[in-house]
Amino acid sequence: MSNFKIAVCQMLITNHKRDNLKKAEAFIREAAAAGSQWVVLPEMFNCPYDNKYFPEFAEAFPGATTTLLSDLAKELELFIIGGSIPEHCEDKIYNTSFIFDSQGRLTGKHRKVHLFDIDVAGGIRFQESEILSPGKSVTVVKTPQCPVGVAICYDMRFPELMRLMALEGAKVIVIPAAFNMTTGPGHWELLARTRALDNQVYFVTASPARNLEASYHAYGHSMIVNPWGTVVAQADEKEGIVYAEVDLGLVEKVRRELPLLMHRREDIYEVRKKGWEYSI
Ligand SMILES: O=C(O)CCC(=O)C(=O)O
Repeated sequence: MSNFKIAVCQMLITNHKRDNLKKAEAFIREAAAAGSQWVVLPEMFNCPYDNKYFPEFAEAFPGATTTLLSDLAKELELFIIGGSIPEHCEDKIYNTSFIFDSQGRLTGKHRKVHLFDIDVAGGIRFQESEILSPGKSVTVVKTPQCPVGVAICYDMRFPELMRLMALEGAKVIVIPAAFNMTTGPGHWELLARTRALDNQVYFVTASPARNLEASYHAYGHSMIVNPWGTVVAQADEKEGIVYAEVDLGLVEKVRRELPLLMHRREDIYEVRKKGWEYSI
């Protein structure tokens, strides 16, 4: 199959986990009813994006959030890239995306590799590493349609990680994310289009909707960019679902006509994976 429909759920996230899960369920059901085969949720979709909430909202696997996603994936026969949640494992908390196939099986997991520690004068200071631990995986998951690379938000700023996913076969890269009002306006679309072009993939970003009552104001603008670098669908800052048709024939066409991946000069430079852990 070379065409399939992807839905990106730009949810408004509140301080109440139960409400966030109900919202995710409603959006997933709506996306399924609209004929989507893949559904993507935003970064930290069950929890406000704020260090002070991560320990309280964190869950070990399996937990209420991942069980809900698994059950919905099975019932609706969908592939779900479950945004991310604070994951509790041993004595650590990770920012983790759990990925379920259409039989409800956990088929992949990505723990955010690059923690978001920035301090922009007059803008935003955020230090994920005060609470979260980093993952170590390059995550590429098989699906019936094509391999998909999954990474989280700040990870998309690192072209080496994105390139490794393309080299491992990803034709689509999905990024649950939550950019903000300091970096979002200038960097979000530019980065998504650049990564799509670099790697000749569909590049899919899923943000929460902007909640002005929250401490962190997400940029929104979830988008789907095709391998030619064209934005094929984009939200504004409000809640809603963005849909696009993914045409894998276009990935092949662009890679054939403009063979960037083949033209790499590995005799001069190399991007390679070093220490890493299995993603599930
Ligand atoms: O890179 C950015 O500007 C935003 C990153 C971010 O918000 C995150 O990693 O959660």
